[in-house]
Amino acid sequence: MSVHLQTSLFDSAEAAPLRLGDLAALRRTELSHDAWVDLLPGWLTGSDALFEHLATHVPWRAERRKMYDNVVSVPRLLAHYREGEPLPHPVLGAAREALSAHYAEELGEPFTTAGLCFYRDGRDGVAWHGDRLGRGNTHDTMVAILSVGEPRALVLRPRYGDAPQLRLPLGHGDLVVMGGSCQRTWEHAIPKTARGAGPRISIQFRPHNVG
Ligand SMILES: O=C(O)CCC(=O)C(=O)O
Ligand SMILES: [Fe+2]
Repeated sequence: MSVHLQTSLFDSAEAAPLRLGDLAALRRTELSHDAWVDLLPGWLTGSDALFEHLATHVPWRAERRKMYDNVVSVPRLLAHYREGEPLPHPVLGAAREALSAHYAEELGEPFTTAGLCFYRDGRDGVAWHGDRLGRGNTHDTMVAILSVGEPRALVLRPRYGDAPQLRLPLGHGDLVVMGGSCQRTWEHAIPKTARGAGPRISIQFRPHNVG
């Protein structure tokens, strides 16, 4: 598959090299129920080149799921890399290592798996959910998401109480980390949008048995 960004690396004579910034610049927003999000816009410099690489080289799967009596297409493309499986670009290995080192004390374990989602346009998205398939259902944990390509809004809302929603436009190398009780006390979504949206790929790093 070949998808081109509006600001493609081919527009500039010299593409910016891929470079990860310093995680010391992360800023935390505390949410209700001991949930939080850490944000670092532009963590990965030169991220458009990574978008192009992943769009082209990842073996994307189009999934279908049973919904009541129908089988419907999941509105995004997916790929998953288990613990120990080589990632589709070396900078993703470096990103995972940097995250594991930065959060070692607070998380108490490394990030091990990587899930990738490809939102081709505004018709793709993900509905409200928490990552509660594994320990996220019962324990505090973290999910770190690197976004490349055009920005899409990640929205968060509380499951309990009336704390205001959060809306984070993420793309072009931005990093967000959801932590504390976020997966069981808050929900997140990438809403579909009728306004034109360019392609975005998210890379989600999770610890062992968090899904
Ligand atoms: O694409 C994103 O940033 C969010 C993806 C997500 O929530 C998930 O795959 O669980
Ligand atoms: Fe999620």
